[in-house]
Amino acid sequence: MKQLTLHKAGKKYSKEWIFRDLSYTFTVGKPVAITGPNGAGKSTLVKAISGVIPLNEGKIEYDDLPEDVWHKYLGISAPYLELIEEFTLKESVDFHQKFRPLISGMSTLDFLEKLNLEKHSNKFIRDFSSGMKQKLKLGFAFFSENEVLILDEPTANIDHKGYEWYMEEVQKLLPHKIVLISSNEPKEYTFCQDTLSILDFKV
Ligand SMILES: Nc1ncnc2c1ncn2[C@@H]1O[C@H](COP(=O)(O)OP(=O)(O)OP(=O)(O)O)[C@@H](O)[C@H]1O
Repeated sequence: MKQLTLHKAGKKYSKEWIFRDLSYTFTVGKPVAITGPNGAGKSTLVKAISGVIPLNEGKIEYDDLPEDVWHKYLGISAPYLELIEEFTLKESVDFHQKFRPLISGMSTLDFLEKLNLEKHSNKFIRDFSSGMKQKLKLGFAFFSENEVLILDEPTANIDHKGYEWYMEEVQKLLPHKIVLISSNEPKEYTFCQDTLSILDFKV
């Protein structure tokens, strides 16, 4: 997939437009930071781009792919995506692979080692710290087959070592994917030369 395009996109809740008349093209190799203060509409925009919520105006195009296959191209890490608390880590990774394969040649053990979580493979997700959960969400997005990476608040809850891991891994993927980072924390998108500020698309 080469391009993801918004044409005059608009989303409102009751009478309030969260964004309107938003036209933008995201391309492979040009990561974009979606910025704006708390409540501006960053998550609303990435949910619309992910096909999770509908637009009120305009349209979104993933090359010329039909909407019902978009999800196959997406890797998403976001605060509102829940992990299954009743699974152990290993069960979680096995379950994930039933609908989304890990990148070619990566085994479950390789995945756990890549996240430095192999010691915790039999621990229940409900007993994970918030930083461990965040790392697992990022890992699923980074190391699964996908072409569009949407990262909403990617380094929330993770420590300095986790941040360095994030920066190293995400930058390896930039040349190959369409990458969107929704954030109000500049250090998590230092590699983005382009910024889409939601406040520019208020009515
Ligand atoms: N389901 C909903 N129904 C009504 N209003 C909503 C809904 N979801 C979000 N909103 C409103 O849309 C606006 C944008 O919220 P959103 O979560 O997209 O902001 P954000 O920029 O991601 O904020 P933050 O930086 O705090 O995560 C807020 O005013 C929020 O209350």
